[in-house]
Amino acid sequence: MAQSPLLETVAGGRDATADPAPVGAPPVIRTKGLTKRFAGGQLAVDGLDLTVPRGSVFGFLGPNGSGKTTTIRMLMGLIAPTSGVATVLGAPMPQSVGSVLPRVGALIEGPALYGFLSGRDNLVRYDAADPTSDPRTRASRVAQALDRVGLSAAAGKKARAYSLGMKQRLGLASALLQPRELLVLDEPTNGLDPQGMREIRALVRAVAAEGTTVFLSSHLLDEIEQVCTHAAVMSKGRLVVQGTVAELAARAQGRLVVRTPDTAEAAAVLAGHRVTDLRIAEGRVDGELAAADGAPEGSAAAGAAGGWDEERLPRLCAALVEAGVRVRGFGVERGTLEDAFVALTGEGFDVAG
Ligand SMILES: Nc1ncnc2c1ncn2[C@@H]1O[C@H](COP(=O)(O)OP(=O)(O)OP(=O)(O)O)[C@@H](O)[C@H]1O
Repeated sequence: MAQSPLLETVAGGRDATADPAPVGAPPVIRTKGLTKRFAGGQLAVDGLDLTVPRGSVFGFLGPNGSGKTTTIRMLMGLIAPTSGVATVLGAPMPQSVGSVLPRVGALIEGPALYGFLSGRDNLVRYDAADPTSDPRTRASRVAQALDRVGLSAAAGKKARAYSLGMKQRLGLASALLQPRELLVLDEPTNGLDPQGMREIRALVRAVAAEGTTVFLSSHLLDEIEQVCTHAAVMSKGRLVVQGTVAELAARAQGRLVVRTPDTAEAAAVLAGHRVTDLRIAEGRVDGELAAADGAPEGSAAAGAAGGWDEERLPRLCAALVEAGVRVRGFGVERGTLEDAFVALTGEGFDVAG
């Protein structure tokens, strides 16, 4: 994916599989100074300026307690902000809940399901409670939504017999009973096994490919990288950064890892080749490929994301071998969310739970 400028406000980072939104299309979500202080004095969201481009799959990333759910609840008009403004689909929230929410599919804090009803009957009941839905098309829309999430075969089963992944998919089906301009999902893969996660992600991609903007919260960088075009990172109620995922990922990747019994020698060689932030552990040295070694300043090589070009890794490996380091493993390890977060904030990322 091409690099795009940080803090961009129009859909520029969308991948080639979907139509880009028109440049300059008004954002689907915009907040200015959005703040929530709870009655107990807890400042959950602090001066948030968020811009979600139309057509994006927007990842809202941050550790537990960073204010993601509180933000989503304000966006959906479930709670009022203490100060600041939020507009969703061009209208102020919470003042416009009546006109905005019918255009939004939302899955917040897990689906509310009746265990004694079948999956199908849960959707029928949910749809019947929506004053904007057409009862004449209900049965076909329910069937379509079940098909969409792969639950047609299990539609007659009681929801309490569903696995967590099936419940989550049923929740998504409820958000997809009508065409939506915006889908808001709070930690949609939380608690799912890898297969369940893959299914939800595939569904998110499919919905996005049809032109629905998707806003999803997560504490998993992997997830954001796999499905999102844009992301914002939250920490302690504040926005740390927002932009395209390509930009965010570039900050998180690029740690060189060398596995060797000769750690001190390896570290010395790497230090001589401008590998920085070296960390030595048992049988392993890793470091930041922050600046290209010997590449002229401003050259393509020096400017490559993460500071390394294609030739740099073979060069580093050869230098290690020439210095007599017994190289047992050599490569660039993808950064974790923690690396990204630490790089962005200088703080640790405490993912509880
Ligand atoms: N109703 C409430 N009253 C008081 N404090 C609250 C309330 N809801 C949330 N908080 C606090 O606000 C902060 C942000 O919580 P929030 O749930 O928005 O974070 P989050 O990023 O969604 O985390 P999680 O992934 O755990 O839901 C936390 O410190 C939380 O304890």
